[in-house]
Amino acid sequence: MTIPEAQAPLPAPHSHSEIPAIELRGLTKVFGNTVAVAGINLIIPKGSFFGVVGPNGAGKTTSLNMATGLLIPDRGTALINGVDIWADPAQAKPMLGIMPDGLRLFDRLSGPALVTYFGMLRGLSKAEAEERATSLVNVLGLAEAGNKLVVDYSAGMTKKISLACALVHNPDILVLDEPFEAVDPISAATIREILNNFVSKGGTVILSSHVMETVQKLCSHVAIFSHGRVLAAGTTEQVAAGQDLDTRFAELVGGVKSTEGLEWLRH
Ligand SMILES: Nc1ncnc2c1ncn2[C@@H]1O[C@H](COP(=O)(O)OP(=O)(O)OP(=O)(O)O)[C@@H](O)[C@H]1O
Repeated sequence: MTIPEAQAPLPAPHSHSEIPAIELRGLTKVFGNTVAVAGINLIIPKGSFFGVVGPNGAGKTTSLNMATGLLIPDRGTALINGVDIWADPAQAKPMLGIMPDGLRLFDRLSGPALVTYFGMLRGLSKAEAEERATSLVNVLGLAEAGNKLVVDYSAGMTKKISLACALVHNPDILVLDEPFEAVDPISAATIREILNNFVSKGGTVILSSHVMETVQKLCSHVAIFSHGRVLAAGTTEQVAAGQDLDTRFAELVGGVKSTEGLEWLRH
């Protein structure tokens, strides 16, 4: 399997010369015969609320995992505030708060104990980590779960406790893989508010989502992935090009598949 050449650089979605929160250069990953990520270039400006969208299997999770130091790229670099995460993980990783897809948590702990543990791993004192864990658990509506072990949490509760773990050390940049998946509408509104506040105070949020409406409402910037490539990236307004993001997405990646062949599926 030959590794594809890097895509031509996309125009930077920001006009000033500030170091981006995240910059991906020629990032590539091949699994067997599958080119999961085909040499992407992407700039995530500081202070942006950046949505990553694309069909199933487009390479979003693989790209985010390589960008955050979870999966070794075959080629290319990922810079976090200008620091190469694979060359200098000790400097780059503390700047990130990550909520990866299918994160394996130490799930034999209660929610508050897990968040406290993450805080201490990132250098907080026990007292400070506990205090922050308590406020995160309260705000995210997990206080009622008390000392229930995370292994016994529902899917939505697990998402929320992972988000608390990502936030506890007050990172510069949050990278969240489908943060709203399985989350109830009230909790989703709380998460939106937390993320909007985070961005309004100068933080950067990158999230992947399948819900175009959410991305269009929340995100200042967006990148559309398909078949391991970035088809479009820029401000949400630029990418949507005067249409609904949903319509633009279908235009770029292809429309709804015909259901021909499923005529037998009826009562
Ligand atoms: N560990 C792996 N081993 C083999 N193939 C993999 C592995 N991880 C991902 N892939 C493949 O790489 C491609 C990109 O997968 P990825 O999970 O990055 O897509 P995605 O855009 O996040 O999809 P989804 O929206 O369904 O979560 C897919 O074809 C997937 O089957």
